[in-house]
Amino acid sequence: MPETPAEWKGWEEKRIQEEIISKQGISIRRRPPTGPPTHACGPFDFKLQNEGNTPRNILEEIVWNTEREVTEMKEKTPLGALHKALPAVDPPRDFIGALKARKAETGLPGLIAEVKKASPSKGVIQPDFDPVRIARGYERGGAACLSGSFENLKAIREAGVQCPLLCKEFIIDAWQLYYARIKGADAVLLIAAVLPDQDLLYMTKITKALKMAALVEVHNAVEMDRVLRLPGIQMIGINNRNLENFEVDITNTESLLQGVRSGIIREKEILVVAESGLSTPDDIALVQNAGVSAVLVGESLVKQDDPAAGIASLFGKDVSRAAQKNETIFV
Ligand SMILES: O=P(O)(O)OC[C@@H](O)[C@@H](O)c1c[nH]c2ccccc12
Repeated sequence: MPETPAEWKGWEEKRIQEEIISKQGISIRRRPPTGPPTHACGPFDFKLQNEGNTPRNILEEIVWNTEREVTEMKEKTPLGALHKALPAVDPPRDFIGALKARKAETGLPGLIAEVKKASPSKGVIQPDFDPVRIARGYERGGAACLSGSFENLKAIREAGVQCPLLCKEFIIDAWQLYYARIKGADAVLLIAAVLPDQDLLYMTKITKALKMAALVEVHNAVEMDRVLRLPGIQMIGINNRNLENFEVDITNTESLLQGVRSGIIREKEILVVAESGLSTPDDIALVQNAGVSAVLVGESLVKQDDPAAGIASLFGKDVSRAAQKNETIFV
């Protein structure tokens, strides 16, 4: 128990914070991977392996590692340096506009195609990984937008790819939003399972100030209802993958769009994106009928050697811009 007034104050603040987090259904604790201090015990120091310093699930482990990485990155490139670099970066592209435009052209959900070599659940998916080759293939195949990590975004943009880019990193600190923009991001992913309402609000504001779009990701009803209550949300991603155990259920999209929620979404003109586990035209039809305007697809595309052909088999038809042009000529 706390003893001094300062300890009491810290204890009280932590308790309030924990209460907010549990009310919002957030199961991720923000604690550095070093855990609690070591205990002095005779000639040895030891760390207790307990609830406090052992991550309880995969997402928590990722977030703890991210905290450490971000601390290091911030030391190397402080916020002031990012601010200075901002004016030299190409202005952001219209991420939401590109998704809507592709949907209007093809009659199918706009595609955000993910450039990734590996996933936390499956390990390496594409051993012959060349982010620029894959990004060019996606663009040729008809993707509206692309998604990738900090490392890949810059290379993709510098190679002349035109599609708007989503930064798909675990964002836990506003510093990462500036860094994403410097790397050429036009949109960022904000995960409701990691960020309490206050952080979501603050980060969506900064994202807007940087003229980027925010894809706010939810994976259960509690998170969906939290996000629907927040002002200023333009795009929601429904993840079919449970980030605590990585199980995929593509009917999650449909379940979370039932009842009053679809009315609120329509009223607020929120664009909904179905994420994860999609690989066939039937999967696409399922989420489209549930009401989504866009899909975020990684693994099923990236594991194929020809990414453009992968997109055609995902949708069951050629959705490339070239095919679209031909159709208009022949109509
Ligand atoms: O590779 P898939 O099953 O098509 O999924 C893509 C994307 O939805 C997934 O990578 C993703 C979306 N949000 C996340 C958060 C953490 C880890 C992974 C994700």
